[in-house]
Amino acid sequence: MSMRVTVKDVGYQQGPLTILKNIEYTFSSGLTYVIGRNGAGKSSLLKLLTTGVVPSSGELLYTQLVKHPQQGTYRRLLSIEEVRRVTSYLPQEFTGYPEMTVAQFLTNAAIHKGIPRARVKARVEEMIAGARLTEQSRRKLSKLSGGELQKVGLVQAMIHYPRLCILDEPFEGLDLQETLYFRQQLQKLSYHAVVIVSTHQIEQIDPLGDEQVVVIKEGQIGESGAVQRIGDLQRFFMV
Ligand SMILES: Nc1ncnc2c1ncn2[C@@H]1O[C@H](COP(=O)(O)OP(=O)(O)OP(=O)(O)O)[C@@H](O)[C@H]1O
Repeated sequence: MSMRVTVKDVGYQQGPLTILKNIEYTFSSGLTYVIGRNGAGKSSLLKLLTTGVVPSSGELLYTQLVKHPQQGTYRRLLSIEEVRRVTSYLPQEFTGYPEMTVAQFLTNAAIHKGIPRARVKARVEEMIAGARLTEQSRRKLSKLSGGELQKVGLVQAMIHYPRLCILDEPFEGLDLQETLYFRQQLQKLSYHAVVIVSTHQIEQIDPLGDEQVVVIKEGQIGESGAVQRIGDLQRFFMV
């Protein structure tokens, strides 16, 4: 069930302020980085993609590839409810439930996100170990360091194999080894999912990777394409 998000001439205003305009792009299976300077509009675009906020103009269409024995293969338009069921989101300021422990929070997330009960414990343990959170698993979220909390946020966004995974600055606060681990996990997830990651840490994007890049500049898409084709990303941050 390959998913696709088509953004059609989307604009987003807050009062008199134009935050995004003429956004036209199709997000397909795979990992797409949304990059741009501070204030360019990355977070706003991600929030629109989560369906959490609605565009001021234009539309976002979410479709899924369906194989039908009689009608053949076609793209079916998903309802908002269907989209939300298969979407996960890591906001820029992730807090979770501060009074829950890491294990409680992730167990709760796994259950709510539809992992079959019998598989919840194993999946939570696997993710905690992979993220190197075993020592912190009985600690409350309110007692974690920024980087530890960020890892919990990342794990909750990936735990149920979402079809659409939207992450706002997910590598913030992580060390190099942790970044590499989560980047690899996101790459694996992206074989079967649309994974969209905003970042200003462009040095963490593999210049030889297969990922796509969308450059946001002053609320518009400046350039987009495969990382290898776009080449030096640093130039988008020069004056
Ligand atoms: N609710 C809002 N009301 C007014 N202005 C807003 C609102 N949300 C965002 N903005 C403004 O819109 C612009 C884009 O913000 P956004 O957070 O999308 O950018 P960003 O690229 O994610 O930036 P950063 O990397 O600093 O988080 C900024 O100038 C911001 O101040």
